[in-house]
Amino acid sequence: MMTVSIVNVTSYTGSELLRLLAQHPHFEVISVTGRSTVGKRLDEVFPFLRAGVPTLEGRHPTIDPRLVITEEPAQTDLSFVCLPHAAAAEAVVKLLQKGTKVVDLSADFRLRDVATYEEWYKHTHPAPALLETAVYGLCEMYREQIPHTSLVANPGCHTTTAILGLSPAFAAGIVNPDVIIDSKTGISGGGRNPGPSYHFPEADEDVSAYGLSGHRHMPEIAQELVVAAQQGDHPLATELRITFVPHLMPMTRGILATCYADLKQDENGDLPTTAEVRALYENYYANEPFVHVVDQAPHTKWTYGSNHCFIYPIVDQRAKRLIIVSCLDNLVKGASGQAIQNANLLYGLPEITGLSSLGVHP
Ligand SMILES: NC(=O)C1=CN([C@@H]2O[C@H](COP(=O)(O)OP(=O)(O)OC[C@H]3O[C@@H](n4cnc5c(N)ncnc54)[C@H](OP(=O)(O)O)[C@@H]3O)[C@@H](O)[C@H]2O)C=CC1
Ligand SMILES: CC(=O)N[C@@H](CCC(=O)OP(=O)(O)O)C(=O)O
Repeated sequence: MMTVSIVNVTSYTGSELLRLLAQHPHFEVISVTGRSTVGKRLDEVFPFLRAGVPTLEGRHPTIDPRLVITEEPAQTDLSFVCLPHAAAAEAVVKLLQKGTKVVDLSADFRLRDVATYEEWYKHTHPAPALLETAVYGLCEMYREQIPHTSLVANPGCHTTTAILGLSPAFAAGIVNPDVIIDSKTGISGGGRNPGPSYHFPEADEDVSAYGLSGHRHMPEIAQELVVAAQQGDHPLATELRITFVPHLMPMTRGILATCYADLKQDENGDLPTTAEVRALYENYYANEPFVHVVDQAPHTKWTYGSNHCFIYPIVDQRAKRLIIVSCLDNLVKGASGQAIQNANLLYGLPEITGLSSLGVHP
């Protein structure tokens, strides 16, 4: 058993970690922190925990619903940090000083270039020296490096969806470095603190685009597509252009990104067929437990509550474009499930440990 703390358990990603870790055989949650909820028991703040956390005979329970929320985390082997950016970095520094391994769910250590971080996040980075040691926690790309770090920068939700969808095409060098990503998100992506646009009467039966003047996930997507192209031995010859537009949808969970990229023609002016591109994608993800290349446009509902991502590539021969539809649950593969996948790698456990749920249907 490894001991675990969840810093800012009262966030959506924190409560999702509780739900998922209740099924985990090796991580025991012994410490949870909050801000306005300090002194309360977990099951007071999250009444769904009043059901208790039943376990099979002989199996140690990994969460005690009566655990009291504290201001600071206790000493543990591992910590999941679920704070907003900037506050997260400060907590991470203290945890690393105590020898705790950290999976940080915020954006603080995802961008490798401090100037890019400060441009997009509009504040001075609280711990720039750690950017060198942090490993970007997209397991499908960095599973060799993750076990050797103490700080995993868990990727963003829109970002994971888009990178998983586009990286096989960039690695194979079949598209030009000019992409449009139309990404739709459920409202839990905005977190637990209500704002006017997330309020039920305004968000229900409504769809809206946001971040049109530039969203902070764009540089994160760009950073990793450049790496995917390099890993596939097709480094980009020109600067990558990305138009990324997120949309708020009247659903609780889910991200669906439709990505459009110009296909390169071969020396005869021909484009790859859909069958060829699908074979390339299937090969790229052949050994991935959580990424599935499918033969029809996927639905976010397929992923609800699970750590799975579904990807559908199709060639638009008329427009000479590759269209890729990619979807996942923002709170699972887009956040807490991916965080557990990373933690499994940190401790040499099979990546799927504790993450075997299928999506909820219907
Ligand atoms: N939601 C999502 O789908 C995803 C979120 N993330 C990232 O994960 C992290 C957590 O996000 P999420 O779960 O949405 O968080 P939430 O917005 O749900 O967190 C809300 C909680 O955070 C507490 N809080 C807010 N600011 C602070 C602060 N400065 N210090 C301490 N506590 C604070 C509030 O406590 P109080 O009650 O005291 O006000 C409240 O309980 C963020 O960095 C986010 O960007 C990443 C991927 C997906
Ligand atoms: C609906 C909504 O507002 N979603 C957030 C993304 C969720 C999130 O917090 O992701 P990161 O940690 O990767 O920034 C947004 O678009 O900014």
